[in-house]
Parts: sequence; structure tokens; C-alpha cells
Amino acid sequence: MQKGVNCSSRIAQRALFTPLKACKSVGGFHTPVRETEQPSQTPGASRGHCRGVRTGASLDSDRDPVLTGRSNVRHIKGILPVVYKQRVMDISTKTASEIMFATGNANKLREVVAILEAGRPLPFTVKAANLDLPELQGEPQEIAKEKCRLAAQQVGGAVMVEDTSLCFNAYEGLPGPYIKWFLKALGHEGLPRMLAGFDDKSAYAQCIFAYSPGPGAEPQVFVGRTQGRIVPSRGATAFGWDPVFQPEGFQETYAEMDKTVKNTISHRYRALDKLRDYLLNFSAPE
Ligand SMILES: O=c1nc[nH]c2c1ncn2[C@H]1C[C@H](O)[C@@H](COP(=O)(O)OP(=O)(O)OP(=O)(O)O)O1
Ligand SMILES: [Mg+2]
Repeated sequence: MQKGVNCSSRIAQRALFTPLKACKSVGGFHTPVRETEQPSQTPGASRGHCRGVRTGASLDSDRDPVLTGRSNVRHIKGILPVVYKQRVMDISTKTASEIMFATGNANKLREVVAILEAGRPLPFTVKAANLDLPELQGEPQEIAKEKCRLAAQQVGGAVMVEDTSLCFNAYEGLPGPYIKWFLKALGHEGLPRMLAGFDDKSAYAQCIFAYSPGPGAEPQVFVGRTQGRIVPSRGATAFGWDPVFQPEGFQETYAEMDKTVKNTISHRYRALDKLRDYLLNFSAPE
């Protein structure tokens, strides 16, 4: 059962893995750059960050035309030997010389790069795999874990994924992990309208990273939450529901605030910081 019920075949068709030889190193974080790709002209895109990731104003702007290929899952299998050759890892000790970050969302990737680069360096290389994975229905932690198991199988090694929820307290946490499909259907105007009949506009953004050292290993999960409320859309519409979420203690929505500020208070930052600790210490999460 897919998290987005009508998307399974599209997801499979959109999956793409870029061969590692085509990855671009960015201060210990590698992002895939296809050989035909030109450097990004995006204003404000700093050196090497998510090359080819554009900013845009559509609800579908998470999908990058450069990073998103027309390949399918069979194509991924076809290039896996390239991955195996270049990876040196020991699953039993949970060490890996490189970790793939599997996502189909270019905006997520951009934030993860920025957050990792701003903090303590990792003794691993992190590379991006542009996979759009099937997502099961269920509790957010289980969705993230299952996504990670699938990613580990596809990548054939150490992998991290993340799954993001936007949870309305008036709806007992829904739309939660299904926010992608609510946003798609209702748009930035429709999400705040869902709360029109409620006094309680409070919500939280939740990010769950799941990490697996390789196929067959049980993924570890790391949860980050940022409290806030749902407001009428304000700011750039480049990234998901950013314009309708105003974090607690701020007058600006995620979309209005500077990225560097978002990346120090966001649900993604909080979860990634825990994952970073884990990767640095190889200790179990709290
Ligand atoms: O910081 C964020 N600020 C605003 N919007 C966000 C954020 N982070 C995720 N989002 C959106 C993307 C998607 O509409 C939904 C989560 O769904 P989610 O499955 O986690 O993302 P996705 O399918 O786009 O990428 P992936 O390939 O990593 O699963 O919330
Ligand atoms: Mg997804």
C-alpha cells in the first residue's frame, strides 16, 4: 500500500541513481552531477551546493529537472555494480566510508547539505542518490524505516533517508506523513483553510531520518520536531509547505526566514543533528 495511493507507478518510473563517478564533492558531501550538467546559475546557490538544483515557485518545484531522470528501477539495478566497486564498508561494525542520502526531493537535499556542512565534519562521505521510494502507510517512524530498508536494498550499502510530516494538533497529528498529497490537492491556500473552523492553529513539523548500514540491517531512526502554527501563506513558494508554517518564537514563516535561520531551528536540523551524533559516536539513539 502506497503512502500516496495513486503514485506508485510514477514513483517507480522516476527513480534514478546517478553513478558515483559522476558525483561532485562538496566539502565532504557529494552531490550527483550528471556529466552533461552545467553549473547552477541559481542566485545564492553557493559553491557546488546541489548543482543543478533550481529554485522555483511551483508546488512541484521539489522535483529538479536536472536531477530527476527518466530512468526506472531496472536502470538502477543495471548500475549497481558501479556502486559496489567504489564502496568500502563493514556492515557488522556499522562503519561505512560513504553513505547515500536517498531522496527525490532537491530542496531537502539542499538543506541537508547546508546543515551537514555547517556542523562538525563527518568522517564519512555522504552522497546523494536521487531515488523516489515507495512509502507505506502507517506511523511516521515505520514509514521512514521501511523507506530506508528499500533504499538500502536499492543502493546496496549504507543509506539514509528522511520522511517529513506536518501535523495539525486540531486533527490529532494529521495530515502528518500524508502532507505531500494534501498540499498537492489543496495548495497553499487550502491548507490553512482546513483549520478555518478551529481555534487551535498549532502544528508541528516533524522530520524522521532513518539510517541503515546496509541491506538487511534494522534502520535506526532519529526524530526532530519544531513546534509552530499554520498561517495564511506568506513568502516564497519554492519548498513545500514552508509558506504556511510559522515556527514558535518567530514572526516569519519558514518561507520568509533566511535559510541559514531555518537550518538552525528546523525539524530537519534537529533530526539530522541526532543522526550526526550517532554517526560520529556509533552509539544507539536515545
Ligand atoms: O522543510 C520543509 N518545508 C516545507 N515542505 C517540506 C519540508 N520538508 C518536506 N517538505 C514537503 C515535501 C513533501 O511534499 C512533504 C514530505 O513528504 P516526503 O515524502 O518526506 O518528501 P518527498 O516525497 O518530497 O521526498 P523523498 O523522496 O525524500 O520522500 O513535505
Ligand atoms: Mg516521499
